[in-house]
Amino acid sequence: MQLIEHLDQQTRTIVETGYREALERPVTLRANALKATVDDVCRDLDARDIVYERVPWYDDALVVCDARERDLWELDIYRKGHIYLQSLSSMLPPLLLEPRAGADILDMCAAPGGKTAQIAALTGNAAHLTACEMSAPRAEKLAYNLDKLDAANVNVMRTDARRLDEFFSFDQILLDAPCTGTGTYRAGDERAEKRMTPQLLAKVTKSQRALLDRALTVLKPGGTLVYSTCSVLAEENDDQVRAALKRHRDCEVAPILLDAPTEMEADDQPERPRAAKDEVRPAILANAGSGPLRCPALERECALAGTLTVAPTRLFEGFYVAVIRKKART
Ligand SMILES: C[S@@+](CC[C@H](N)C(=O)[O-])C[C@H]1O[C@@H](n2cnc3c(N)ncnc32)[C@H](O)[C@@H]1O
Repeated sequence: MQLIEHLDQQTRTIVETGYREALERPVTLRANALKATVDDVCRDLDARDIVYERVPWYDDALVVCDARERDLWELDIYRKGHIYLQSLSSMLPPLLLEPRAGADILDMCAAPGGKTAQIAALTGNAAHLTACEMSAPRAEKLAYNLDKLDAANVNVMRTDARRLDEFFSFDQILLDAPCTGTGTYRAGDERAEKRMTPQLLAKVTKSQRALLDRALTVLKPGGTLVYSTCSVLAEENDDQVRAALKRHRDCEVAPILLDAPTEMEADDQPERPRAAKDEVRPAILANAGSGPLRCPALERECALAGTLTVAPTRLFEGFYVAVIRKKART
């Protein structure tokens, strides 16, 4: 695929291997805690002899081993919104946002709404959510999904988030940006390959830059932004974040840790007060860095420290997540 031709050989091999493995990617789902517990969902799948695996880093996530998407569409638990089909990678940004009850939260590019609904579920509908979507038909789909999944307390705005009034301000923001989608490619998909051109890359990077600027403007001091894409290209990921941090000197990367710190790590900087050390560890996903359902980080020398590029594999789409914090005013 043209857009990955400039990657270094090692990265390209990993990505191309992932594209082939993606042909065997199992369906994954999130139990919608607003309507059912994961145990309810497991009981239902058990009763239908549908085999699944639990995901050690997220209780509500299941990997379905022997059913296709269209098999699940037929189930009552799907029709009633007890489950939402969602890739494992795309469950990471809401988890890393660590949404808080009572917070004002903006989801800037929200349709079809999987992550908005996940944020609502993580807070038990107790956050004040604003979900923006520029495209009218996609905003309709977003509203439909939020209703189906019982996500309440969400103000859907059909608007271009690059033009959000600076009068708004939010404690937490998810910017799941429009992107080339190089992380979601599956080997042999000619239609996708035709779409993923340098022209598309130029268009989305321009939009990502403007969206990031607006996000960091409407983020409150002390607030957190999660920036994500389903691309593995640095131009859409680390390069964007690096450049945004240069334009917004009051913002910094809050490092993502996939494992809870070991005792040794926790004690490795005795001179730093405990609270300050915790402050740069906002996003711990215990068990995500090890075990059979380990989140496969794509390690690259040029990576911006503390950000996460997920390599495409059989289980995971290629994905990128960075957590950015705006420093509190002193
Ligand atoms: C990657 S998708 C978002 C997926 C969504 N977060 C989810 O989990 O279901 C990006 C979405 O952003 C929308 N979009 C693109 N540019 C936008 C803009 N400037 N303002 C608002 N929405 C935008 C697209 O129409 C698309 O629906």
